[in-house]
Amino acid sequence: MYQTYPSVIRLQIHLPNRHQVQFRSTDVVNNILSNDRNSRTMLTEFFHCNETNQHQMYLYTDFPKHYTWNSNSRTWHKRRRRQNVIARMYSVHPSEGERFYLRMLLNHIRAARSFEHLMTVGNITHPTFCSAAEHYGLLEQDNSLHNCMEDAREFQMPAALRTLFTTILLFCNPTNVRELWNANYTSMIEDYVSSSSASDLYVLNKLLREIDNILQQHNKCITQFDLPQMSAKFQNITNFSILIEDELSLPVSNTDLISISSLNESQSYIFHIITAAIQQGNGGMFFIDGPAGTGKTFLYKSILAHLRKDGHIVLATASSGIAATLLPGGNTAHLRFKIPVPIEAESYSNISKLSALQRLLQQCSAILWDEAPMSHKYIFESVDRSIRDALSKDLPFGGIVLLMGGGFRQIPPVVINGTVSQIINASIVTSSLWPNVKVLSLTENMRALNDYEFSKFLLHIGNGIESTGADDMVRIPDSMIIPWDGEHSISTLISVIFSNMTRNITNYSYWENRALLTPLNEDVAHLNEKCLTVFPGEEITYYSFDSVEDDKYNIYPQELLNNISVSNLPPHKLSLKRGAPIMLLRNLNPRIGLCNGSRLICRQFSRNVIEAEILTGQHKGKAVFLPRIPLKNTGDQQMPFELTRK
Ligand SMILES: Nc1ncnc2c1ncn2[C@@H]1O[C@H](COP(=O)(O)OP(=O)(O)OP(=O)(O)O)[C@@H](O)[C@H]1O
Repeated sequence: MYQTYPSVIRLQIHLPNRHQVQFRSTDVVNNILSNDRNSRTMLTEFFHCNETNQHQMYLYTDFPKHYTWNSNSRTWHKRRRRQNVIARMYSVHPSEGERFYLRMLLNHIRAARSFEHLMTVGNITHPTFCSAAEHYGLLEQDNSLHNCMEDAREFQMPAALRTLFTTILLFCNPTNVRELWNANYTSMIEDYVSSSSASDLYVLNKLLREIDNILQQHNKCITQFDLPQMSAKFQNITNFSILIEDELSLPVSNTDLISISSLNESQSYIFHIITAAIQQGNGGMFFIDGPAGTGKTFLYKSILAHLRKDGHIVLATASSGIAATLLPGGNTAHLRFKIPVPIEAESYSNISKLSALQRLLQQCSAILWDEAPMSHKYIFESVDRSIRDALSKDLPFGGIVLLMGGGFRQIPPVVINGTVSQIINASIVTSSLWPNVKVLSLTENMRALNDYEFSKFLLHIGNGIESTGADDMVRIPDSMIIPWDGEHSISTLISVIFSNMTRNITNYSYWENRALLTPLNEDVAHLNEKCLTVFPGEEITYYSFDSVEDDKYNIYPQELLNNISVSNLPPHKLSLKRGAPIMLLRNLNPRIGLCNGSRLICRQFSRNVIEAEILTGQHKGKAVFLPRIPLKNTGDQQMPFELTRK
């Protein structure tokens, strides 16, 4: 290790007065104890230094970057030059109890001034490091799911509570479902009871049916959980007609109906082609090719409203959850058609004969599939095969009109570590179904009507005809750029995008219409931190609980797991403020607008649950609860273990 660069410094960690002291066998015990030097350790001197320099906000492990340890005087001295060093606390096994929790606190609390300071949360000094760590939210409570429901009950929103209960069933692996049910039943039915004079049995079945309805979207059903049985009458309704009932009861928006009269020429042409195909009843496959902003969603909504008003069932789906939330009654194609993951060339969707989904497809006039170019061709082929099979009709999509849409200039199918040719080969245009697809085009950018230069530039990029320089680089026009002039340019960027932020805290459309996008997690974290500092209000911090399965010998210390940043997991430390916008990273329930990419506004925080309000799409304004959910870093071949972050 001699001359290793950067040098690695081992930091002492010990409980109060439990540090090691060196002495000679001839030394007198009283002298050893009274010698001030013997009471000084790296840790106690770190506390001392923070006490005397209260502006410092270092973690123990950051400290050696700024201070150097003199083992003769047993004191820290400020470094004259900044040096790249790595500091690690000695590892401590969880079975060591208090020392393990002390280490956990030191890894999270900045500028600790004493052992007592570490044990103090708010105004309360806890008797143990364990209790302090628990109150800092660093330790998972034994009863966390019960506590989560209990926290949510305080808000008295039964509909959101029912969804939360289902989210817990689906994503949080509860061990005692019946106990959770019993504790929350009364709160979940509060609005049912007050809205009707229904009998207890009716109310019970209504709740079970609502929960089952959500579970079914995730290929689960109520009988898989330890819950009361639904009575046979209700079960039949659930099994056979619930999906049809659901579709037929979707509200038709007047605005979308009125929009039909303002469709532009190409939108109008497509509208008539599609509605005519449905009237004729001969099926057909169509693809609306439209670059971003050309009014595809506007057109879909008009078509959906027109057909649904006439009693047609049109299944609105999209390749991504976020696109699905923009469509009335939208769902992801994966959940709607029970598409298997991963998909293979010969896969079938799980649409069995005599199932509720098969009955729904029998009644269905059309399928709308937005962002189709993002999906692998195997997905379409498997849905096509399965619908033909389920309806016993050897016509594309069993004779149901399929209306796909999207832009080939946007995201292609994801092929992990795929070459360009593999990605192209995954596209729907190479599918055997594609020759039967009629392509309809939209070209006028309706979003940027007043910004011709921008829409032209965007289209040129998408079409690959914008001139390029060295390394195929495109030059972005100066009018769209905030020049890089050092770190403070980031603050300029934030103040330009979020100008007048404090005056617009409660203005929905302000938050809906602006965002900072960046491809790397690291930059996301950096920007989030900066934005949150500018955002008014008190900061709340949540820490994830990270674990590795079967790590009996604690090979992977907590701070290693906590510092892992991978693309599909949120960070270990999540700082939020009331009123701040957030983005969800999982498809929890696309039908109610909770999917990967949904944007929400934080409303209230409790230890185990966040209350938030959906910011965009069809479910804008809806209140929801977000519990802690265990997420795994599946599919990351770079890591030798599977990390679970809760
Ligand atoms: N015929 C129209 N009349 C008035 N406004 C329209 C019309 N068509 C589209 N718009 C408006 O133009 C904007 C862009 O439309 P829309 O979101 O439907 O485009 P898109 O093709 O779905 O975009 P993207 O691919 O980015 O999702 C929206 O604000 C929409 O309301």
